[in-house]
Amino acid sequence: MVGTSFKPISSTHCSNKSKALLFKADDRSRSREKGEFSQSSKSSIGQYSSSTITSEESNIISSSQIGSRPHMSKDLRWEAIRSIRKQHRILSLKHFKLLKKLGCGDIGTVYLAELTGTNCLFALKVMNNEFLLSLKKIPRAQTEKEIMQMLDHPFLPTLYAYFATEQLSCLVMEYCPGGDLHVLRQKQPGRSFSEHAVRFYGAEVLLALEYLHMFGVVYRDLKPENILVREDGHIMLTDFDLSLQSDANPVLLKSASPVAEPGEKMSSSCSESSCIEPFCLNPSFQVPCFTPRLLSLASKSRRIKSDLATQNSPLPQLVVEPTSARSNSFVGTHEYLAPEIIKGEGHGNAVDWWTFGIFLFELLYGKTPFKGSENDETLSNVVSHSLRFPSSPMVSFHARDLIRGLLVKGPENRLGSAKGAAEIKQHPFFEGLNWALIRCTIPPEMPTFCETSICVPTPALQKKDSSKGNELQGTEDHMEFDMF
Ligand SMILES: Nc1ncnc2c1ncn2[C@@H]1O[C@H](COP(=O)(O)OP(=O)(O)OP(=O)(O)O)[C@@H](O)[C@H]1O
Repeated sequence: MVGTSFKPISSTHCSNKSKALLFKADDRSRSREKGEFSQSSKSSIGQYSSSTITSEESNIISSSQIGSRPHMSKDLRWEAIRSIRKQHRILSLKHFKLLKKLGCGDIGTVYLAELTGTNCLFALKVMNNEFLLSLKKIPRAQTEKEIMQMLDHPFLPTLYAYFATEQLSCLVMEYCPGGDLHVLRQKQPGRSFSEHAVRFYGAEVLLALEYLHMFGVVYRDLKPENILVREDGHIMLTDFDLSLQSDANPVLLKSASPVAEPGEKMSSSCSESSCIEPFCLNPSFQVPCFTPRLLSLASKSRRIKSDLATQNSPLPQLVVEPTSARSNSFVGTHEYLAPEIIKGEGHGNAVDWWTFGIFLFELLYGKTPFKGSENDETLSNVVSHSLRFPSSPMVSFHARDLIRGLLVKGPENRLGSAKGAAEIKQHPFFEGLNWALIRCTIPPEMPTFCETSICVPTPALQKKDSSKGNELQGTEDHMEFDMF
């Protein structure tokens, strides 16, 4: 490994130019330009604190939060982190050995890192506070951290820890070794996926988006580059710094009992009999798999559930997703931007259904539908060009019909905008798909390149000799990394 020392990550290490070079060099990702210009006095990334991230607020995700991640509760990485914390009181950068630079984003650099002496691998996102502050990117970093702290879903990353010093802020995340869907698409014959594969990846992404929406999060940056492939071939949706956190309330569409009226605001649920999502009120399908931390909603939900259990009436129909969330910010990636974002009309969660349409189109055809020769042309095409499907490859009617429904220019008429993901799940393209068990189905492809071993912490979690190899050197106040 080439060992070029550099000081804590600075703007020069993350400039667009160096980023582009970096991506070109390792061919891991494509650099698509992003827009992020606030068009209103309101923040582009929703609610956040503008305060600097300091060591005071730093710490690892608390054990109570750990306990609320049922799907990862057997994960040895938690134990490894807990053990280091027990020994050293706090977890910090010096406990990690940086093995490889995975990439550099707008707000930080991500490394493959081993928790020293544990064989446990993590993706470590390191952000320079001064750089964030000078480019007004602290809100983005804050949003990403806040959203990641809430997540407990098989298709979303686990945040194991967060810590910060005066100079650096670090997210310790689940590492995903299989590359991203953009790179994987390039390897397909004709550079496009089969419909079978698109159905699989599309369904997993849809579940991840639905889950985010239930937390009031509008993702806003869907593209193949942000979908990583896990060791087992299932997906992980990453990158939440452009997301919008909203406080929109769930809405009751259809009453289950004479008491509740249509349009009445109440706690969340959905009407799908096979729904495995949080707050699902169907007593026979309640799967305690995901437990979002919206406790007041959860307890209300439990109350309603028991009320329902005593009735033998049809289930209520609720929309738990923030269909009323609004933002006026110009965020996203040009080819993926929804018309309402480009026109600055204000947008809500329907932008995720637009991007979902572009995403399915790109996976199936190997290109996006409105791309122009310049970014401006792309934007103008999105707003004014009608959707056209290439004649090859051959794509089924159902797939095209779904994309057509998603790529409706007016968000109010777009598939998903009224009832959220449930509407999209019911489309014939997904017919016969077992949503509840998709995480157990065999993925269309297993990653060929797999660097990880299963995380097995050594019994004593001993610290290795840091004088060898490409270890992270120094104390936290003066950190140097090896550049690859
Ligand atoms: N958990 C992870 N496992 C493996 N690779 C990851 C992980 N998280 C990020 N990466 C990789 O690290 C690189 C940088 O990621 P990062 O999220 O910082 O930037 P980005 O995707 O370019 O987005 P943005 O600029 O909006 O932050 C990307 O190439 C990404 O694929």
